[in-house]
Amino acid sequence: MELWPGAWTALLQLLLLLLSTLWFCSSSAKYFFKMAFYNGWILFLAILAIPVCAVRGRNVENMKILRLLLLHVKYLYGIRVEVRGAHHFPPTQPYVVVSNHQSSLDLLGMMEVLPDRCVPIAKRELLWAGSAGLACWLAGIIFIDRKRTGDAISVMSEVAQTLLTQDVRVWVFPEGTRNHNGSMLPFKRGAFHLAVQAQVPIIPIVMSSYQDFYSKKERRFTSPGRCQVRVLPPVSTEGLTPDDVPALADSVRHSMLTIFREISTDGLGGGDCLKKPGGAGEARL
Ligand SMILES: CCCCCCCCCCCCCC(=O)SCCNC(=O)CCNC(=O)[C@H](O)C(C)(C)COP(=O)(O)OP(=O)(O)OC[C@H]1O[C@@H](n2cnc3c(N)ncnc32)[C@H](O)[C@@H]1OP(=O)(O)O
Ligand SMILES: CCCCCCCC/C=C\CCCCCCCC(=O)OC[C@@H](O)COP(=O)(O)O
Repeated sequence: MELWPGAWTALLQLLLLLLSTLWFCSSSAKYFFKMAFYNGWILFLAILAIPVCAVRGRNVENMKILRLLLLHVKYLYGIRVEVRGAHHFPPTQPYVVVSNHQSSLDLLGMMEVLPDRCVPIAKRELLWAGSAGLACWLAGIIFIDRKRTGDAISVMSEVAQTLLTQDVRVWVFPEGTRNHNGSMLPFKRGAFHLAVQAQVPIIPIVMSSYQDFYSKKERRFTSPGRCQVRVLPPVSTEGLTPDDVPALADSVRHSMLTIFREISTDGLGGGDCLKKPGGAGEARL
């Protein structure tokens, strides 16, 4: 079909106008675009990471490379991540980190505080996420099959041995799945069994609610955003036995929920220290 000169340019301009109108009018369009870019960018970063990580093979030291590659992502989204309590990380020994899990955006807060030789425990499905899966495997991320409780538990028991023999730390999301509802799901007990078996401390980490700038349910993702990542004091498991696990899990969840409500600015739980300019939340301790 013959078009008059300049028709293609006009069509292109019209398309751009339509797209930009959609962009400005629809916050859902922004949400989808931002999330698609987030996943796409991670897949791209993983492509960069793979050859560098492959030199060492599957090795927890590769986690440093993933961390370095991901640290800038918060700037792309205008998210300010404030870390408090990082001095609570024991300097040398192994431990189990437990943290709340709201969204895949947790990766940003996680990378901000991730200690050396610390690997997350992830669902097996992540292995099949293309380049990201391979990068995770090369970085020593531990995969569990959530559909096979017995297998997941035996992987956790092996991890307990690895913690001690290879001086590594693990990061577990004890809710076991992402939780978008602005609170915390009941905790699964794997992380606590693991810490008790290895007799290592638990380091609870709380990331404040994203509701101010991000909501999957409302398809909303605005800038700027703020998130506080609070590292709580270590909880000792010395002398505890498997019988103590339920009480241990409950008490850790209780203290995390209290802090979550305190530091979240979404109106659900206070967060006054973050709201006041120059308040305690401004400081990076
Ligand atoms: C640049 C590229 C970058 C790419 C990105 C990089 C970063 C990627 C970051 C990725 C981040 C990804 C993040 C993610 O992917 S999050 C999703 C995956 N993570 C998890 O699910 C971790 C949390 N889950 C658990 O801890 C569960 O308990 C497990 C999975 C272990 C079992 O769950 P399941 O639902 O099947 O069973 P259950 O919990 O009802 O337990 C059944 C019973 O067994 C008991 N029990 C449990 N454990 C042990 C044990 N060790 N020894 C002895 N007993 C144990 C337990 O107390 C219970 O008994 P009782 O208490 O009822 O009597
Ligand atoms: C050739 C195959 C291409 C596959 C493309 C897959 C697209 C995925 C793109 C990028 C991967 C980003 C990795 C981000 C990791 C975020 C970790 C995360 O949040 O996992 C969720 C898990 O905690 C709980 O899962 P559920 O809430 O139970 O569900």
